Amino acid sequence: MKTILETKDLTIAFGGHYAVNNVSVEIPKNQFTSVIGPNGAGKTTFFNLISGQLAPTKGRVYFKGQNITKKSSTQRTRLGIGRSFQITNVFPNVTVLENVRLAIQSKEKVRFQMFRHFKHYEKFEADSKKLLRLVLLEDKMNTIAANLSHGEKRKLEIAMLLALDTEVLLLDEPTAGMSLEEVPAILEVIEKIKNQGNRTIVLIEHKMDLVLELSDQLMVLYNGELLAKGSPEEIMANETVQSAYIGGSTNEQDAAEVGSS
Ligand SMILES: Nc1ncnc2c1ncn2[C@@H]1O[C@H](COP(=O)(O)OP(=O)(O)OP(=O)(O)O)[C@@H](O)[C@H]1O
Repeated sequence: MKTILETKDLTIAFGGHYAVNNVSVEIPKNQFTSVIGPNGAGKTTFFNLISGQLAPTKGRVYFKGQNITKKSSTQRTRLGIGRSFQITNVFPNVTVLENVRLAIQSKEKVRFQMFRHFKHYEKFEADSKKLLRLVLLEDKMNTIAANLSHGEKRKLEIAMLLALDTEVLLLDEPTAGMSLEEVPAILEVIEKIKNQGNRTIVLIEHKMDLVLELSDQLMVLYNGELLAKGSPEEIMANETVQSAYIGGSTNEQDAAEVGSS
């Protein structure tokens, strides 16, 4: 299987604390990889190192074989690595449709004059509607973004990320802050994107049971280190992983969540 993203000995220390420590992984192209681990395991820091928000103390990041360790986050987005929070700049006072259209426009780098051309406008609008259908937000396209529920805002965020048309989607806990009723809809959206088969999805999730079925592979971080990597079956059968989550976790919620699906 072709590797699209790779980390080698990726390490970052804050003071004396290693938040990510010697993590070497290969992320296969067009596959669904979940990064799981208890609170404070280093998941978000790992994402920050891949997307360029943080520079590593040691180690490298490769995209399609190219060493991108020194590239800025903007350069990485242009290369094809999109991260959900980079576009949380949802404009609250315009409609859902307008938000997606503006995101498409920013990708196309269309100048104002060109944008005024009706044919362009129509194409952007049609593409925006297609994305809103994919994220199950079509019925809210004329709603002012500020009036969306939290779950709907996360869907809009995903639509805007898709509008950038990046090959890799880094999704940082897309279910965070959602009510229980909102979770299935966002998972359905993510599954639909996965089933299109043309994107590499890397998703951080704290609750292992939410992503087991969706994932082609899982990587487990614990105390900044890569504890295990493998298929959902391999991870479920891995005793070290189970004890890290259940036995070793200081967070009672973690223990309750594992296997609760
Ligand atoms: N900028 C920073 N300065 C100092 N320490 C940091 C910084 N960012 C993260 N850390 C520490 O690094 C460790 C890993 O944090 P990180 O947020 O990556 O974990 P996580 O697995 O994403 O946790 P959660 O599931 O709670 O979001 C934690 O101990 C955290 O306190």
